[in-house]
Amino acid sequence: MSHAAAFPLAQAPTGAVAARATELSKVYGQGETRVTALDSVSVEFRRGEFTAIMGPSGSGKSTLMHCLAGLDSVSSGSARIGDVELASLGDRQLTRLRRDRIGFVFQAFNLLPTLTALENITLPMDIAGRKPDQQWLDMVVGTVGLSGRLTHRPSQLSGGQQQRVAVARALAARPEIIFADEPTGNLDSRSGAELLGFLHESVRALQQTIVMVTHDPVAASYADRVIFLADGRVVDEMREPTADAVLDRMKRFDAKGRTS
Ligand SMILES: Nc1ncnc2c1ncn2[C@@H]1O[C@H](COP(=O)(O)OP(=O)(O)OP(=O)(O)O)[C@@H](O)[C@H]1O
Repeated sequence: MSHAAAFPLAQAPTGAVAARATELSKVYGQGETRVTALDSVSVEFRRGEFTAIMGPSGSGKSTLMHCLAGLDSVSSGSARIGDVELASLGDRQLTRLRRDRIGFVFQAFNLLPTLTALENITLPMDIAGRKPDQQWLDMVVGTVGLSGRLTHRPSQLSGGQQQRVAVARALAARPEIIFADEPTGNLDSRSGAELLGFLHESVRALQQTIVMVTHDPVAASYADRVIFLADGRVVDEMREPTADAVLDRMKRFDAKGRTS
């Protein structure tokens, strides 16, 4: 069943740009400790698209995600969410934008230990003073397989279940874009596959927009496209990736040096 009709995402049409980096550079430190983590990166993430970001360790994947999500400042160039230039926002506006328009799934799940699974899932909406759409919430909770666990606290859940709470939390508020950093990093392969299948489905049927950093070619194969970074630059892009094709591309980084 398609959920698109029942749960239209109203914010912007599919195909509109959900996030964009334009000649974005990020430099950490100065003098001998200076590191150019991102070197004039230009890339777009369209609404209703699932993009994986891959590349060798230290290539700038997390930095790109953090700059686009307003968690880190840019040194030059621009990062936008929709039409909003993040550098033009003050701290409070930035906090509000992250709260209202962006969902996050990090490897450290950042669940609050004193709250139940359900309270963790609805926390961002509670803080924003928004009432969850019960029908939508039920669907998200059911799809991530948490229906019988909603009154449990994080310490009473397995790592995989905690990760699913974190994903449900990101999806429940129906943000314009979800940034996920190694969302399957702590899961066994079966739980990981379930989670990725769910993310894929939320993009296909619900026009959710997802940007996911991963090292795993199998995880990347669930995306619509893969962006490859090396030494802080976008060096390649692959549409309709397969795990084998992604693995082959990653091997070329190892075999021929980082920018091959
Ligand atoms: N806060 C920081 N201060 C100084 N240098 C940093 C900081 N954060 C990242 N870097 C450097 O910027 C570069 C890019 O780091 P980033 O974490 O974005 O890479 P990555 O591709 O996500 O790596 P990994 O796959 O290992 O997680 C690296 O050389 C890293 O050492």
